[in-house]
Amino acid sequence: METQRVQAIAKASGDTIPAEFIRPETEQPALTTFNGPIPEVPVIDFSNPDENNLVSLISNASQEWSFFQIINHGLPTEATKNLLKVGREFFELSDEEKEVYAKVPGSDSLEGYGTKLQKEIAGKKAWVDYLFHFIWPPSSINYKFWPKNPPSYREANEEYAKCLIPIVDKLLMLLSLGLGVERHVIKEAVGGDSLEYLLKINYYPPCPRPDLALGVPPHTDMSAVTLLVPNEVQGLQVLKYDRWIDAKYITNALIVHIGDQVEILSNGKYRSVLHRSTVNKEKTRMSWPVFCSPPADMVVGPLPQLVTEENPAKYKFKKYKDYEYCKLNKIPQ
Ligand SMILES: O=C(O)CCC(=O)C(=O)O
Ligand SMILES: [Fe+2]
Repeated sequence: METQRVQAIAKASGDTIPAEFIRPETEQPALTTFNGPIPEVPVIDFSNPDENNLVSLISNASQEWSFFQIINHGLPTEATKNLLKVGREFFELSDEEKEVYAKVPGSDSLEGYGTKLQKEIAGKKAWVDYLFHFIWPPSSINYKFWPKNPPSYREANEEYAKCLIPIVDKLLMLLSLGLGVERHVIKEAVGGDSLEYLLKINYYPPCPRPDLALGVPPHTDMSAVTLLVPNEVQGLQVLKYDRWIDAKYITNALIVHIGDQVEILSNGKYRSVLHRSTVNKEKTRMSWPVFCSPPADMVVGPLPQLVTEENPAKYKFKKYKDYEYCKLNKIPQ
């Protein structure tokens, strides 16, 4: 039998949700979201012409938060608007039309339309459907997973990928300088121009009990870095000072997550960010993270420049595909 999508479950729900969507109390948003005065997630002006200053802002935010928003990043508003529009239109298609792109059961690839990613504790389910496919470089793209409808889907996604490249390059450059290594070092260590951009579209239908359910449960991204745009419905939270705090929605900002591969390369100086997403009672929330990750066979480990006798390597060297396999199957790294 076909897996039931959350979109269909949401349509059929009255004011309750099936038991498998009710999180344990330690995870329920109503009990665990912090709502008091707390420092705001850093917002960084990416057009700052003072490079040294920008390096220290990015480096501090990466060390203290592992998470920040960038503004004035140069991504054309039109490109983002179109990406969001075609993604939303895809999820508004009939179930049959969407199922054409379903993830191949049992395949190693993340690509395709689906409902479940990581194995979850106690069989709990996440209130989200998603679509995954590569958008860059061209050699990584499998158009089989790119919706043909709406017809402008392909053009909008290609344009967005192209606009994102200089921003990712600049970010990796600033992160390198923040570690005191040369500007090209992190990019090369994650594959250079073979760095892969995997787009995920998260679709969180309205949920009758947003106090009890979660969208994506707590996790760190296994990417090097993730750049995300949400729709206007707030829901992304990060763990800071042991509390879950909301990332405020800022129009036209790009949200940056430090992922596991940068944590490994930096030998722990930058940590990957623990985050989760909540859902909304009336509104559909959507988000478009792009996971920038090394190619499958690339071996990633702490940068030799950062490993000394006083600061020995804290992480193993591992092929990215092996890292991914362990992470998805909850096998200790
Ligand atoms: O929807 C969000 O804002 C976050 C989603 C996320 O963390 C993920 O898909 O990895
Ligand atoms: Fe994530």
